[in-house]
Formats: sequence, structure tokens, C-alpha cells
Amino acid sequence: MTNFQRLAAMDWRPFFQQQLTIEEWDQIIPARVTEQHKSQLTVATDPHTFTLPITPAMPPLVVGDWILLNENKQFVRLLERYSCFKRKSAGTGHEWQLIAANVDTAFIVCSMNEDFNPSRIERYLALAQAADAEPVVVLTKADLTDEPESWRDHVRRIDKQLQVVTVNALEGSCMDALRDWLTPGNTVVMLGSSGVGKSTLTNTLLGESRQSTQGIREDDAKGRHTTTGRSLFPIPQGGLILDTPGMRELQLADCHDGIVSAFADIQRLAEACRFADCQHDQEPGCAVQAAVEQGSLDSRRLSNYQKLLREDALNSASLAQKRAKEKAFTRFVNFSQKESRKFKGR
Ligand SMILES: Nc1nc2c(ncn2[C@@H]2O[C@H](COP(=O)(O)OP(=O)(O)OP(=O)(O)O)[C@@H](O)[C@H]2O)c(=O)[nH]1
Ligand SMILES: [Zn+2]
Repeated sequence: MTNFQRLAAMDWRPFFQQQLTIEEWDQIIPARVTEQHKSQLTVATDPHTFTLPITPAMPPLVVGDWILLNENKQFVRLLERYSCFKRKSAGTGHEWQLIAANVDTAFIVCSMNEDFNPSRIERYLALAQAADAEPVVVLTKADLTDEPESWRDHVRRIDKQLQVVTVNALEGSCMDALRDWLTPGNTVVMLGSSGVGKSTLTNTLLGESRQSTQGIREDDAKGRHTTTGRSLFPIPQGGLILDTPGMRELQLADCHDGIVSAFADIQRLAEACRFADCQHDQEPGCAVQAAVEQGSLDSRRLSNYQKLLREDALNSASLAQKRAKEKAFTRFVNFSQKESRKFKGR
């Protein structure tokens, strides 16, 4: 029988335990997905880690998921997630791509150099809010700047309440700066563009080189996207960290509420607009535009908010259309099968 207490180190919690039926309590093996490959997953159970082939009967799974296996280590079912990061697939695909599941904290990693981009941070913030994860902005490459405080100010200009930490990802001292979130039973996902130092930070926190970094993999011609897969690692002093490859294109979809939460200041201002459906463009009596004119709201921030809302609406509509088409197709297949059975039975 599974030792549920030992599973707590992998962030097993009452939320999952409550989903088990009485029969499952004795018979099943709970497992957490820790790595994802094309045709197989790596899963961690009490006490072993092993690979599990992906079969067509499985729903789409992602690193961080909790699944149930039978005594033959075969997939039985996926447990409900308490949080899920997803994006619209890159390119023209009308598909979801799952990024991570059952995550408590999102480290939004950016480097303190010319790659720093407040609009990109806002995009990740909307994603974290949509997934109900606590966002923390982690500014890397502190050793390469004389003015870490001014970079912090750049982040505070986005939102005064944001938690910001500056680190040198190459040094063990970053562990102290991030200690509040590296606690037993807390799962942290690293988000950020390629080259900002996610894998370097992961390796430093693990105390060993588990993820290849751009510095190490010099054969990577373009020096981009060094991290090829997603992996969940337990941190020696508690907590788990999930490294993700840098996302060149992070398209939001079904994130409306996340965007609204990430731009709560604009939402508050909008309450004073003359029209309830004000788009904050040219309308008379717009309190948001008034704030831009007074200098209390950055016009970049307003444009980004409007851009993300437009993008989200467009992507959500195209994904909804695809879902509706798939549903209609399934109905058609079911109907045809039923008719053919009727015909054969005659
Ligand atoms: N000096 C300094 N270099 C850093 C720091 N963090 C990362 N680097 C370097 O920046 C380069 C890119 O770091 P990675 O950890 O590979 O970046 P990544 O975000 O994981 O990139 P992808 O895997 O492509 O998503 C490497 O050469 C690191 O050594 C830091 O805090 N200080
Ligand atoms: Zn307005």
C-alpha cells in the first residue's frame, strides 16, 4: 500500500487524497509526472521513479500532474488539477499546449540587461494569475549590473505590490533570496525567455547540474532554447522546481480573468469611466485616458493591456471554434456507428 506521507515530499496533499474512492485507497498507486518526452513520461511514485509509455487512452498530461496507476503500473486516471498553465500552441495551430500543472508559485525570470521587457513580464503575470499561482519576479545576472535597485524599480513601476528578487543565478546565495518559496510541499514553475538563466538557477538550487545551460551547451548553434524538455526536480531542502524551455511565442488564450487581475489598477480606474463599456480609446469621460494624461498610468501599460485582451479574445474564439467542430465530428461518428449497428442488426 502507498505511504501517503512519503508522497508529501512530491507535494501530494488533501486536495488529491479527497479525490480517491474507498477502493482506490487500497489498490492504486498515485504517481506524479516529473518528465515529459515524445512517447513516454517519467513518473515518481512511492518509492520508485520509472517511465510510462504514452497511450492513446490517456488524456493530455503535463509535468506536475498527479495520476493513478493500477498494480501493473498501468494508467487508470488523471486527478483533477488545482492549477494549470497552458498557452495557445505556437504558429497557426488552433490547439492548447499544456505547460505545467499543480503549481503554487511562478518565478517570472528576467535578466537585468537589454532583454528586460516590462510588457513580457505583464504577459507572464496574466498567465500566472489565470493559473491561480503566486507570481514572483526573479531578476537574474545581478553580478553584471551596478544598479540592481534601478531594475527593481522598473518592476515596481508595473505594479507596486509585485514581489521582486534579484539574484546571481550562478551563486549559491540565490537560495537565501528565494527561500520563502522553496519550502516543503510548494511547487514552483520557472517562466521566462530563452537565455535569462532558468536552467542556471535550477542547477544552482539543486546543487548539481541537471539541466544543460547555454554556457555549457556551446554546440547549440543559435545559443537558444537550450532546455528541450520540462522536468520537475525536488529541491534538497524542500519544495519542487519545474524548469520550462524559453517560450519564444507565448500566446494567451482563455486568460481574460488573468489579464484583468494582472491589470487591476486599470480595472479600478475604469470604474470611473463615463461609459460602462468604455474601451479607453477615444471615449469622452474616460478615467483611464485621463490617468495616462496626468502621468499616473504608463501609456505602454495601457497599450499592452488592450493588446493582450484583443489577443486573448481572438485566440479564445479560434480555440472555441475548434472545440465545437471536434464535438460535432464526434457526434457524427457516434451517430454513424449507431446507424450502422442498427443496419447490421436488421
Ligand atoms: N553572470 C551571470 N550569468 C548568468 C546568470 N544566469 C544565467 N547566466 C548565463 O546566461 C546563459 C543562459 O542561461 P540559461 O540558464 O541557459 O538560460 P535559460 O533561461 O535556461 O535558457 P533556455 O533553456 O534556452 O530557456 C548561460 O551562459 C548562463 O551561464 C547570472 O545570474 N549571472
Ligand atoms: Zn475608459
